[in-house]
Amino acid sequence: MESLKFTTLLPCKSLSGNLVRPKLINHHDVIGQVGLAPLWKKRCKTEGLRLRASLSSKAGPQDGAPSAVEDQKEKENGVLLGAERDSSGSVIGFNLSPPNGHEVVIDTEEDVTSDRIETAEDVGGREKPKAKVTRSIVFVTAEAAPYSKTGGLGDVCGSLPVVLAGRGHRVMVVSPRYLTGSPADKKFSGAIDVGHTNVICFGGEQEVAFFHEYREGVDWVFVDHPSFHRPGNPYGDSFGAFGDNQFRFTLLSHAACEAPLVLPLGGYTYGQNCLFLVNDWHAGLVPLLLAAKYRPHGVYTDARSVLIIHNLAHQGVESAVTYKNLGLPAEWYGALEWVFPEWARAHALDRGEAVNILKGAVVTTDRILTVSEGYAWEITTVEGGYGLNGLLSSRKSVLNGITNGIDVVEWDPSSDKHIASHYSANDLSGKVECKIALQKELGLPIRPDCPLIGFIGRLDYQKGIDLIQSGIPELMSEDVQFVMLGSGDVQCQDWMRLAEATYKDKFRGWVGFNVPVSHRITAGCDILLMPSRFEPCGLNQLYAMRYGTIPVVHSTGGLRDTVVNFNPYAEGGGEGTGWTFSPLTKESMLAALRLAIRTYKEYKPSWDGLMKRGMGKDFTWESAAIQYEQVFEWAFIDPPYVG
Ligand SMILES: Nc1ncnc2c1ncn2[C@@H]1O[C@H](COP(=O)(O)OP(=O)(O)O[C@H]2O[C@H](CO)[C@@H](O)[C@H](O)[C@H]2O)[C@@H](O)[C@H]1O
Repeated sequence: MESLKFTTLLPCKSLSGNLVRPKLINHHDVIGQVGLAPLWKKRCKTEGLRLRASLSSKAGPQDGAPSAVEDQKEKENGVLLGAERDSSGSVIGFNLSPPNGHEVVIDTEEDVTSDRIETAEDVGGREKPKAKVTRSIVFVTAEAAPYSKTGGLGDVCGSLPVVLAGRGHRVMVVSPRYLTGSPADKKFSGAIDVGHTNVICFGGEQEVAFFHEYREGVDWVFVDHPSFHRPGNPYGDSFGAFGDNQFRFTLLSHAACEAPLVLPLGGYTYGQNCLFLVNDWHAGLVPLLLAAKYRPHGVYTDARSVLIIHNLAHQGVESAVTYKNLGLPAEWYGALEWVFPEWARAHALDRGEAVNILKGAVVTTDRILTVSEGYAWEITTVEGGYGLNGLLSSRKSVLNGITNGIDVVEWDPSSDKHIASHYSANDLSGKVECKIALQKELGLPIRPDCPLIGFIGRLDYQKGIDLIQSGIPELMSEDVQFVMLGSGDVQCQDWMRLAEATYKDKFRGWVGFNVPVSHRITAGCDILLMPSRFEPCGLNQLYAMRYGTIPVVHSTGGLRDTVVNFNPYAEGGGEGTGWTFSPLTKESMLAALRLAIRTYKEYKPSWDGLMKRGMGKDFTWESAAIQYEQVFEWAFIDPPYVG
């Protein structure tokens, strides 16, 4: 394959993303070939789209050594400082809290693939609203439900593509083909091998294969490589985050850039004039590759990218020496350059130099979206910006927030196959049956009148688990029951087991990741507690409202945007859909919970009003999709980022 040789002017970016100086580069060997499309097409023609049973065993580097700063922890001003690794294994430099501990293996015993109902038929004769302008859209994501999911990213990338396809767009979702050796692998059984290609990174050619399934109007494309085949969740296992996550997600980004050029899905490639939706840091190399690898060669000159930030706390930060592995020209180092503050460095000689993939994406993407308006503002502040606030502020003109929708087919109390009894806003009688069934399942005393409070989510710092822990002794002195479903921090899991033993008749902790149980808790509880420290959008409060379960949430990010605080004195018998509390303290959380408990017990008409208002809200993706389309149009009005 011919290696391209050229000389061009490329810019260099400062930490803030501003242009520093143009550099003369000569990178004939740096990025290798661009656009494997012609060769691929030739291959498809001559060989047909053959199914391949085996893959090249060119695996990437094995678990890399942790950066020198990782182990450094020092006490300063009473705060535990030190570089932390996020759940995907990258260093988070600006988080002053202690590390979260280990990841746990996802435990999805029950099949979630079959949960999916084909909606195309559901809408049957009804006319579906279509987009005014339709595009070729390529989602790039580490998770897409039901194939892979550890949280809200999987939900969004499993449902928004279907809605956009329904509106007339051509939609491809590119994510890894995770095989864990568990029954969950059968989720990928509908995807067939449609060929393979080589991408250049980590010191050579890496062979990846593409698997494809066309479902619900969407081309689901799975990138296959041995590094995606191992037990655990997409980011780690019970021993912690995988050490080669930078390699695995570099592969994903490179492969995703090739997919629209090389895969003749349904007979035609998506081509160059497409729109990449880049989800979180795992896909963050995509806008960099467009700008640094493809556009200088006249490829993807009309494509655009939109970076969607689901969680700014995870940025894909690794030691600076890893830059050479990313498959980018040396001259683009400045776009990813990241320097830790002195306090976060390991020793006097440590210069704190790192590469930050999300930062590079923020610099080079055409537009930036977050998953709520509140969070779009928060990430431009020192408190919520995780060190990127300055850069994000400088890109405010292309930064928007759109509140997530939910999959209203999967999450529908009138048809949910996981719950004991169906119900709706018009007939709520099934809800108490769900509660009784949940109490039975959990071995709690069966008490339909006792307020049942639930929590569902990752057991980590973001979700405010520490607040629950400190509030539980007081809460357990009330006449309530409490159930927690979660996985993550090992100490939290142990604490849940201990709390269950201590409050036998009142508390249940379900350790693990279990989608059907999450549905049953959402339906069976009266109150859903979300004391999140920050919450870009949050989906559980939306699911809760749809199921007549009243959210009690910290007033932050998307929680503040979506939950309206209850006002019993408003005309017409009250208004609001839940309780929002602030500041984030045990006292204000307990005060909000006590208000909710009292309202549940003593003011049934108010409670019914809260339930019905929540259930009547429109959380469908349709309205969000229209806003997304507006952002797509803005992305195409401006010229693409070329550096
Ligand atoms: N143990 C368990 N068993 C079964 N299901 C479990 C579970 N733990 C969590 N889940 C499920 O995972 C999803 C969590 O979604 P969230 O949006 O609340 O948070 P997350 O932080 O993962 O997402 C990030 O991305 C999303 C999407 O943009 C943002 O809404 C959010 O604020 C941001 O932090 C929900 O579907 C929930 O039911």
